[in-house]
Amino acid sequence: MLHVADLAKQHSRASRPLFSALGFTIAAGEIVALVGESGVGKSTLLNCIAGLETADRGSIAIGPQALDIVALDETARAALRARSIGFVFQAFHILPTLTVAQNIAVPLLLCGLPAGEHAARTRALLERVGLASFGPRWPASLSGGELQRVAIARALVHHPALVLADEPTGNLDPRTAGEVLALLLERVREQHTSALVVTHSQHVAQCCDRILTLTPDGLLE
Ligand SMILES: Nc1ncnc2c1ncn2[C@@H]1O[C@H](COP(=O)(O)OP(=O)(O)OP(=O)(O)O)[C@@H](O)[C@H]1O
Repeated sequence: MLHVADLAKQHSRASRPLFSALGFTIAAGEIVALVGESGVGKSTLLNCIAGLETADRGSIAIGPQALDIVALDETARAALRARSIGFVFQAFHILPTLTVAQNIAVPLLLCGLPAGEHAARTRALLERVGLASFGPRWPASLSGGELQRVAIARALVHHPALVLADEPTGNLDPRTAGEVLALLLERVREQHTSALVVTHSQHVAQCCDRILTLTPDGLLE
């Protein structure tokens, strides 16, 4: 679950707020697209939800315990992010010096799951994204579509309450993009996770359960 209320943000040298009094809720298992013109503040909103940027006002409650990431200190914010959020980025962000399996296990390390459970969890997610035999391989030997499947596995391996995806298919050819999007939506629904997907693609937006449009005047449903 994600519940955003009365959220405001202005960058330090900007002449006006990017947004003020934003509010919306994403239920568990619901996938919401966030669209809007370039520069309107979508990535900033995503960063505020992830606790990577601080909002000026408002609250962002995440997960079944509805912990407000705005109100937490840096350490607690990092812990909530590690435990409750999975990320999928356009540029994959897969670490080249770790194997595929080690990349997928990173969130398990960060949220402190006992090491003995990492291999089974990682194997299960690799199977769910159709890459069962890919664990020992190096990222450099994978295609863009395969790398984004790895990113999806990594985003979900710790069973987060929320997945944040920023242009998850932006770097892929249309056919691969369709396959990767379908996989992301299937896996998110299967785990009953909430998801917010930033996209410029009408097609991606229409595959989600709901579309939020960020405008300079606020959010439109
Ligand atoms: N740290 C910062 N300091 C000052 N201004 C910033 C900062 N980060 C972003 N901005 C500005 O805030 C505005 C919103 O940026 P943001 O990246 O959130 O937009 P966006 O909607 O995600 O755009 P795009 O669709 O092009 O990725 C832009 O004008 C950007 O230049």
